[in-house]
Amino acid sequence: MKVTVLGGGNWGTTVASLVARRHDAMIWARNSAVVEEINKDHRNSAYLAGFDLNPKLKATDDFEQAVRHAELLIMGVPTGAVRETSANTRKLIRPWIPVVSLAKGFEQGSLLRMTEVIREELPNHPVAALTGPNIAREVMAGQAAASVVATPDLAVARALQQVLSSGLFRVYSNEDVIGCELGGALKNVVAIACGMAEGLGVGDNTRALVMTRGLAELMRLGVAMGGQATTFAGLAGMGDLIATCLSPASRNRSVGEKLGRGMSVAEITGGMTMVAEGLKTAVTTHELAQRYQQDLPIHETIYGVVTGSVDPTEAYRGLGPTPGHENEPG
Ligand SMILES: NC(=O)c1ccc[n+]([C@@H]2O[C@H](COP(=O)([O-])OP(=O)(O)OC[C@H]3O[C@@H](n4cnc5c(N)ncnc54)[C@H](O)[C@@H]3O)[C@@H](O)[C@H]2O)c1
Ligand SMILES: O=P(O)(O)OC[C@H](O)CO
Repeated sequence: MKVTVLGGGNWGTTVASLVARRHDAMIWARNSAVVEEINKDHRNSAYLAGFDLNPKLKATDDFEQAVRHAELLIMGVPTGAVRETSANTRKLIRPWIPVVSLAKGFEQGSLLRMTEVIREELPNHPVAALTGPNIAREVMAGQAAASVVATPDLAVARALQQVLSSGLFRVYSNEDVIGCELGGALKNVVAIACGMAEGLGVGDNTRALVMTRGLAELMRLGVAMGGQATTFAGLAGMGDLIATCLSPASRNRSVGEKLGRGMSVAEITGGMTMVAEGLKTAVTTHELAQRYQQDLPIHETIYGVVTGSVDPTEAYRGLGPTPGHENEPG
C-alpha cells in the first residue's frame, strides 16, 4: 500500500519509518534539510538524533506529490497545524481513502478533537486516531510497544491494524474514538503535573497521587463527553498516562520538571524545538471542564501554573481531592 505521513517530526518520522518496512511509505516535511537528510543519510537528526530510519522511506517537501501518493494518509503534524494541513489536502487527496490522526490534543477555540477537525475538512473520508503509550525514541529503538487505532468502523479499523502493525509494534482497535482521543490528550496535562513533582523533588506517594487521581479526572471528563469508562483503563488511557508520566523522554513531563525547578513557560518553550501539547491542552481542558461542569483539580492546578496564576512550588497544595469528589473511585 502507498502510505504518506504529513509532518517530519519525532513521531511522524517514527511512524513513517515503521510503515516503510512493509509498505511504499513517503513522508512530507516542510523543512528541506530534513527531507534531504532522510533521503541521503536515512536519518532525521533534528528530531530523532542517533537513530537510523528505514532506508526504503522516501521524503519530499512537495506537498502535492506527497498527498497524491497516498492510499492511506497519516496526519503527523501537531494539533495547531492539523486543520490547515487537512484543508490543504482537499483538492489533492484520492477519494474515500482513510486518514489517520497522530496528534494528541484539541483545536484551541473550537475545543474539537483532532478526528473531528479532520472530518470537518475531509468529510468523505474515514478518519481514525492512532494513540497509546508510544514514546517515539523507544519505538525507534525497537522496544515492544502497543497502540490503539480508534475508529467507529470495525472494517476500517481491521484494515488499519494490518497496515500499522509492524514487528514489535502491536496495534489494537477500539470503537470508542472519544475515549481514546481524550485519554491521549489529557494525559499530557497529568504528565506536566508528574514532571513538576519530579522537579520539586517530591516522593512516590505524591507521584502515585497525581497519576491515580489524574486518571480519575481523565475518566470523569471523558465519560461526561461521551467516552466509555473502560477505555481509560486501557492503552489509550492508563497505558499512555503511565508512559508519559514516567518517561524522561516525554516532552510534557520534561516541561513539568522545568516548571518545578523554577523556569517560566516562556523560558521553557523558547528552548524547545519539539511540541509539548499539554501546555495548550491545559487551557482547553479548563474550558471543557466548565462546559461539562466537571471538577478536575489536577488539571485546574496545571492550568493555573501554565497561565501564571499558580506558583509551581505552591501547586501541590491544590492537587488533593476537592469537596464533591472525596470518594474513590471516581
Ligand atoms: N513524539 C512522540 O513520542 C509522540 C507519540 C505519540 C503522539 N505524538 C503526537 O504527535 C503529534 C506530533 O508530534 P511530534 O512528536 O512529531 O512533534 P514534533 O514537534 O517532533 O514535530 C512536529 C513536526 O510538525 C512540523 N510542523 C509544525 N507545524 C507545522 C505546520 N503548520 N505545517 C507543517 N508542518 C508543521 C514541524 O516542522 C515538525 O516537523 C503531537 O500532537 C504529539 O502529541 C507524539
Ligand atoms: O513526548 P510527549 O510528552 O509528547 O509524549 C509522547 C507520547 O504522547 C507518549 O505516548
